[in-house]
Amino acid sequence: MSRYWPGILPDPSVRTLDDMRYVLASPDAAGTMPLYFMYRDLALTEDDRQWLAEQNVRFDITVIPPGIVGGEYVKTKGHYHPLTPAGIGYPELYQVLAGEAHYLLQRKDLRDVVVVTAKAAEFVLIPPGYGHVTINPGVEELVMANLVSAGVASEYAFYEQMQGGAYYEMEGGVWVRNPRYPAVPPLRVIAAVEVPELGIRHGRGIYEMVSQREDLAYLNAPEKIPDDFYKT
Ligand SMILES: O=P(O)(O)OC[C@H]1O[C@](O)(CO)[C@@H](O)[C@@H]1O
Repeated sequence: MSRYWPGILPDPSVRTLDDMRYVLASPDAAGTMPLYFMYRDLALTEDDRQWLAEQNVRFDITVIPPGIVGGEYVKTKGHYHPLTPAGIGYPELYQVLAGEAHYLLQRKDLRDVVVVTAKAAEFVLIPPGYGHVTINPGVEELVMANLVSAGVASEYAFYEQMQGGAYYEMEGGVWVRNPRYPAVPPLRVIAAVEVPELGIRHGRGIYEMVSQREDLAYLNAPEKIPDDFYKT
């Protein structure tokens, strides 16, 4: 991890197989095996920490080792974000630091389900109103960082009730529709897109946005986000 984070690392929060039982394609997979690791609320300096607190923004790094669980690639549990006072879902900004990622995004009303593929140095903005699951479809460790409103409490209930997201990515890259969902649109698969208006350009470092004190207001005020950046 020191390759990706030169600062102090707290103990990670760990998701085990048991934590994931209600979101897996094969719910009988069970056990205490750790699946992924979340290093939350990181800052390189005390000044950065204070600035992040003033912006009401949190910086995390998540490590998802490669693997298959019950025929499915290892993935995060999946959650939605609550609404801001203006009634818009909180967004989130991810950057892949190493490995490759598939971000399975689904609108709360299920009118859109999209997979955004991203490789190292690419950014993925989780749009307001979309839940997200991150899948490691590769053979290498996936390391990713995120910036998100510090006020966001992740909402897991829908994913748990539905036994995961609208689709499962099975070994070999096969997408299988989750039969517990009502009719959902066909899966769109798109490559990670930049959002230059927000300073989101592939190749630059996500933590620069903190150290250079960039405008992250859109993470708490998503009405500032252009609303067509994922349109096909
Ligand atoms: O809470 P889940 O669904 O396990 O997802 C974990 C991810 O969500 C975050 O909490 C941020 O939304 C990250 O720390 C981590 O990448």
